[in-house]
Amino acid sequence: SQALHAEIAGIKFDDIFLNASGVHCQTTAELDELLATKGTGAIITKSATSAYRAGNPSPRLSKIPLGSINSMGLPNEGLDYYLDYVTTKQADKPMLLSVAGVSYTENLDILHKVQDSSFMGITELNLSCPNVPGKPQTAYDFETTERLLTEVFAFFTKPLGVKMPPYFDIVHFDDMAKILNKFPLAHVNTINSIGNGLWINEDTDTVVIKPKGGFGGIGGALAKPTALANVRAFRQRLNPTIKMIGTGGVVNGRDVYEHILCGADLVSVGTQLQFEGPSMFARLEQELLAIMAEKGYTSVDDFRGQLKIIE
Ligand SMILES: O=C1NC(=O)NC(C(=O)O)N1
Repeated sequence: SQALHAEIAGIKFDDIFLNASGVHCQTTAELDELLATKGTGAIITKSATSAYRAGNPSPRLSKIPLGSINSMGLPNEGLDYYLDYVTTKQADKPMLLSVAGVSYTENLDILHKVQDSSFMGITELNLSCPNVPGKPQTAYDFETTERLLTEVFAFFTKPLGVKMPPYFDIVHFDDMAKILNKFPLAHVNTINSIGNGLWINEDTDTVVIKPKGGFGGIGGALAKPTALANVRAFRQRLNPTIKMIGTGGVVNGRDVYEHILCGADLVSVGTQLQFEGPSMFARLEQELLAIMAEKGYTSVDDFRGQLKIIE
C-alpha cells in the first residue's frame, strides 16, 4: 500500500514488513508461505552457510514470558538452496538473502558466490549470530568488521546490508557507525537477538534449551527497549543513504510505529511470527494503519525518524 512503502537500493517495497531471518524461512515451503502472505513487502531467508548445517541439538528454542530464547546454531540448507530460491522467485516479491559464514574466509567465499550468481536482490551479511559454539559475534570485534567489509566491497557490487547485534554503550554506537559509514551499504538491520541470555524452568530448576548449558539469544517484547535504542542510535549516526531495517520486540502495531519513529524503513518480526504465524502480518498492518489514521498520517514518510526528545 502507498501508506506503508519503502525503498532500499532502488528496490521498492509495497509493504514495510518482513520476517526476521531465521523465523519461518528455512525451507522453500516456509518461504513460499511468507511469499503468499498478505502484509509482507519482502521475505528474507534463514542465514545461509556454504554447506548444509544441522545446527545445535534440541531443545534449542523456547517461548518464555515476554519473549523467546534460542540457540539454533545456524541450521540451514546451505547457500545453493537459498540462492536457487531467491533467484527463481525474485520477480514475485523483493527477496533478501541472509548469509553467515562461520569463519572470516567463509564470509568471503559465500559473497563471491553471490556476486557471481544471477541474484539481483539484497544480500544481508549476518555479523551477529550469537549461537555458534566457540565463535564470537563478528560485529563485536570492530577491527575485524572493518577489515571484512573492506575486503567485501573490493569485489561485491550488488546491494549489501548487514545484520547487527545489539550494542549497549554510546561509544560503541559512535565507533561502529563510523566504520559502517565508510561503506556503500544498502541497509543496516538491527537488532539480532540479545546474545547469551539464560532462562530457568521454575518447576525443575533446569535451563530451557540444551545448547551451551542453556545460554541463548533473547528475542521478543523483552528486547524492545534495546531494539528501539539501536535503531534510533544508528539512524542518528549513519549516512541517510544507508537505510534501516528495525528488528526486535515487535508484538503489535504500536511497536511497529515506534520502530518507524526511531527511523526504521522496514520492520522485521521474529519471535511474534514464530508463535503467531504468518497471519500476524495482516494484524500488524491493520493496527499500524489504525494508529496512523488516528494521528492523521497518510504515509510512513510523515513520521519516520520523528521521535521527540525532551528539550
Ligand atoms: O543470527 C542468529 N540469531 C539468532 O538468534 N539465532 C540464529 C541461530 O542460532 O542460528 N542466528
